[in-house]
Amino acid sequence: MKVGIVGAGMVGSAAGYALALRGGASEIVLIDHNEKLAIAQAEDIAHAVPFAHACVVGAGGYEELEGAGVVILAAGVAQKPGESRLSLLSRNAEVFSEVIAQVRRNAPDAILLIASNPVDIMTEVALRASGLPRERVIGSGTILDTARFRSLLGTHLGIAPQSVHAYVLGEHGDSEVLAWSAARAGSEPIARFAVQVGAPITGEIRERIDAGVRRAAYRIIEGKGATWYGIGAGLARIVQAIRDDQRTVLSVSIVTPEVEGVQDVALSLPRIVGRAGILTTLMPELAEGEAAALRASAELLKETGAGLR
Ligand SMILES: NC(=O)C1=CN([C@@H]2O[C@H](COP(=O)(O)OP(=O)(O)OC[C@H]3O[C@@H](n4cnc5c(N)ncnc54)[C@H](O)[C@@H]3O)[C@@H](O)[C@H]2O)C=CC1
Ligand SMILES: CC(=O)C(=O)O
Repeated sequence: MKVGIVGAGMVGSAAGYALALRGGASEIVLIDHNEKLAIAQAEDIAHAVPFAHACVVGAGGYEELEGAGVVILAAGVAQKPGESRLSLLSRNAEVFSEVIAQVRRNAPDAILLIASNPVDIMTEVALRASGLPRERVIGSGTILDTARFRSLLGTHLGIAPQSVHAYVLGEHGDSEVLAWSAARAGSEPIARFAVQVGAPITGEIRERIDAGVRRAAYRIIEGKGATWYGIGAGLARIVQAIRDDQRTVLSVSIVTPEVEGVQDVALSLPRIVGRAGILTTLMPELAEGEAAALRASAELLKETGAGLR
């Protein structure tokens, strides 16, 4: 499958690199208004292909998107140290007003995969600008936060993160909700598993893991200016679920008819991802406090998005 990537900065190039290493695309096209950057990133990624899977990597104009099955949108500005994701909204909405029209003209059948922040509201912006059905405009949402949650839980429990089944819901941002009550390790509820391996989840551990997930972007941006490896791998994972019709359950964002009483809001829930995009949305059973936090997250996103309507 041909995959287009608009925005060849840190996130777009990391997604291209991860796709090349995973064998997630037969062709990758990078587009950026900085053409020299797109060409250089494509050339660099192409040099990894002989160590990975067959894939043609190139750069070009929007016309090169013809035939793409998925187009990743990673164009726009990123957070500076201390800045929140929501503060990027007006600048990136302006970028999308230009980019989406070009993508739709040249790749009318492509699923749009949104990475630019604030990713939930950018997903709503992309849905409105594209006129596509909601299941074909997918935000990476909390795929990255969920990976961070599984990784920290796995480290605490001394097991592989692949054996931890836990989701972060709601906004990809400060109001996100770690669904502790639905978390499992193996097939055991997480608290029971933790006791059995001698690593109980105390209030202090919970707070440390919550901050480790919720504040990860701020910490990494403080240290190296941006985040890219985690999200690059997450975007490649979503593309593969679509390309191979895997029907994988991933926490991603689409405009959702109703969440905790809030209508038509883009946020993350566990969703089944396959060739047609989002096939089904799952509503996990949540503890009372988690459901209230999810409602607050949905309300925040709804209000913030309303400023653009
Ligand atoms: N969804 C997630 O989990 C994550 C999202 N992000 C977001 O991804 C976005 C990109 O971040 P980075 O790659 O670090 O930024 P970057 O600054 O390295 O790359 C952005 C690229 O977009 C290009 N661009 C800007 N306007 C454009 C336009 N109109 N048309 C074509 N290209 C255009 C720029 O030339 C630049 O190369 C940011 O909004 C960032 O906040 C970053 C990390 C994780
Ligand atoms: C920057 C960002 O959204 C993240 O790393 O979570």
